[in-house]
Amino acid sequence: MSSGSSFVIACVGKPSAGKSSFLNAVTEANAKVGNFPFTTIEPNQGIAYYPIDCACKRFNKSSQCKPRYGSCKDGKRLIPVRMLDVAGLVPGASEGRGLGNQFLDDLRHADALIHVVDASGGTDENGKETKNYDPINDIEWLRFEIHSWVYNNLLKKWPGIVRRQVATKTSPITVFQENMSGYGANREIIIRCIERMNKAAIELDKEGQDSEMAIPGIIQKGGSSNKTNTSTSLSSSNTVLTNWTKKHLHKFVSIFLDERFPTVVALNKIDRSEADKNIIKILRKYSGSSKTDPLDGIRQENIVVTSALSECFLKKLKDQGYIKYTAGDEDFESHEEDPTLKKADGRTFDRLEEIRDLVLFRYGSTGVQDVIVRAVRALRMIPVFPVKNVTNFTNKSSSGDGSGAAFVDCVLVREGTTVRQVAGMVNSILDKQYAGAETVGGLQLGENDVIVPKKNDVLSFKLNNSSR
Ligand SMILES: Nc1nc2c(ncn2[C@@H]2O[C@H](COP(=O)(O)OP(=O)(O)OP(=O)(O)O)[C@@H](O)[C@H]2O)c(=O)[nH]1
Repeated sequence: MSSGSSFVIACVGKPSAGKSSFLNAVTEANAKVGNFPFTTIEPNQGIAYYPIDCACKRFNKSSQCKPRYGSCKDGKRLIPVRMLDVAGLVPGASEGRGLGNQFLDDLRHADALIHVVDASGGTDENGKETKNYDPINDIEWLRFEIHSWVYNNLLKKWPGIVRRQVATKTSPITVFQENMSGYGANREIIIRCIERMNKAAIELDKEGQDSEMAIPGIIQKGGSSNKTNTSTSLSSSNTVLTNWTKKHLHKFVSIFLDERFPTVVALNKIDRSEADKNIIKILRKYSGSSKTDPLDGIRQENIVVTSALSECFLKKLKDQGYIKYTAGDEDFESHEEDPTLKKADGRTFDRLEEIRDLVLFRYGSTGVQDVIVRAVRALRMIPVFPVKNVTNFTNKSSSGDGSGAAFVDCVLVREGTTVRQVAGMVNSILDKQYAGAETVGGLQLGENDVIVPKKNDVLSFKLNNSSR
């Protein structure tokens, strides 16, 4: 049975923003094969952990909870997630500058992005040391590069796409699926984009068409007059793509990027005093960004302040036995609080106190774990616990004495996933021989029932021809 997650979170950022430090802070350098469900880990990949409230706590089974992958302590379960380090982001990436093409190509493997930004303003757009650089530039510029990459490719192909669609009357879903699959987009993403685009088109229609925004090579149905009231909503007709202008393409690409690459911004280097004013400015700028307007692509809830370097330091001192500390904590214990810990020398002690004052007391944590949490949430993932026995939560089909390992498996699935879809993700035998499912209390589940946390997220499947 698989366990963990199949998605990838990519870490991006200009040189010297703190990307490597961030990855070191969140990933397990010594993660052993077997601790996570991924068969191969490439050199530019790492494993981070997503913390959840495990179902074991709810059912008083914490002492028996034995995750196949990751770990669980007192109901706090850590689920392995795959991280990807994507290098080569410099201005002009979409035009192939630097490692631009490689960078954009690598993005295809990512499901969500973490954009590490130097919030102290101490590095320019190329990562060179400077003073008073405005980090808002970096946030906007990443969106701009990715947007330009997708938009320019689509614009180039557009006349051909439209001609073919008019000739074949292919549905917009198929058209976009064919043309956006190169960016790793699946059918579900395209359907969500089209639903959102239909709403956006109503607004664009109200503005009327602007001949300057017409796409060369397309003869518009409504003629070439400046203002027409032809509908551009994709629900109205199959051939409506002829009426799309550059404005429509930009809007579609913005929506697409919002769905395809949900992004969390890590405002890094908050331990440096210069970061304060920039953080206030950035939070103010994005405070009004709503869930439905994808134009900026950044939502306030997806901006997190971090100090990757502080987390690396705390992690190292913990490993060396100087402090007690768990990622995400608002404080640590040192020799002064617990004499069984090693006593730090003067310099180390001062550095620890500095981290306490500048980062932990001021911001509540180093922020790095919160970034992982928000990235998984941005992907709208929820945990599901498939067990063989919904009475004792073990993987033994017979009731036995219930003393075995409980809640061995946990998968993260997208909100809206049905019981039947979970069966397909668990393993191929179950997918072929699915014969039903039940949850706690023997409650039978329908195959189209949607997974709801704490309601039917602990479930057992029945198989044809054999029992599970
Ligand atoms: N003060 C402070 N410095 C940091 C922080 N995170 C990283 N740095 C420093 O910033 C510099 C660049 O950090 P890296 O992690 O190497 O940055 P990078 O983005 O991986 O850089 P490239 O490898 O060039 O792409 C190093 O000197 C780090 O020690 C932080 O939270 N606070």
